[in-house]
Amino acid sequence: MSAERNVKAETKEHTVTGQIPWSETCFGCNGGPNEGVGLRLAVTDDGYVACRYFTKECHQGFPGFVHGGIIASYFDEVLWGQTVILAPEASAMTVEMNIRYLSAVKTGQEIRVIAKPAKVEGRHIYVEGFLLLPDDTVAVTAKAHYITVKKSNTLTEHENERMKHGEEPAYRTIRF
Ligand SMILES: CCCCCCCCCCCCCCCC(=O)SCCNC(=O)CCNC(=O)[C@H](O)C(C)(C)COP(=O)(O)OP(=O)(O)OC[C@H]1O[C@@H](n2cnc3c(N)ncnc32)[C@H](O)[C@@H]1OP(=O)(O)O
Repeated sequence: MSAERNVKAETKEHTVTGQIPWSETCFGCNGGPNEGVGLRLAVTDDGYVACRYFTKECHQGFPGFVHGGIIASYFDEVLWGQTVILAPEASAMTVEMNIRYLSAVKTGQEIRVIAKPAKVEGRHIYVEGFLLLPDDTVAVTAKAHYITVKKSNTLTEHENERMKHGEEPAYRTIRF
């Protein structure tokens, strides 16, 4: 994905085939009225993880714009979704993430955040993604590096119980 500013993505409709499980205790997936980001991650038939998301007023930094740290959270969550597809027997933690903020993201609008199919090398998973504004401008790009951790690790041993699995995706297609 280009690092140039004001580039519009060439988009097409992708079919949603499932949803990544989510956890009530995770800041990224928790959908509380204010504090949580509340992302729901769709899986597409061609191997992307993607979400449509309405940016929250309470997540602003500069007035009217989403805080950069919150945007980093969008990517940490959506890119992490690829690790669930690739390593369902494990859980993966972020060890590095690089973000390019190309255009400011307004609060109170629907954006799309997309994770491309990932590259795996042993325990290392590398994922790239991008954020689209409503007019298809590529506003942010990101690259992250995850390391798989066995589910017996004390960090993750209780998480399966807290994951939700049941919901149907809220939409059948997503354009990106
Ligand atoms: C469906 C199931 C769900 C279940 C669960 C649900 C939970 C509900 C949803 C949660 C969704 C969360 C989505 C957001 C994800 C986060 O926010 S994660 C939080 C931020 N990240 C961290 O705190 C990670 C900190 N790092 C660590 O704790 C440890 O490095 C790890 C990842 C546990 C690995 O430790 P370790 O197993 O002892 O392995 P270690 O030998 O240290 O390193 C392994 C490899 O990683 C490399 N490495 C480690 N750190 C780095 C680094 N910073 N840079 C580059 N390489 C590194 C090492 O060099 C080594 O490489 P190799 O020699 O194998 O080539």
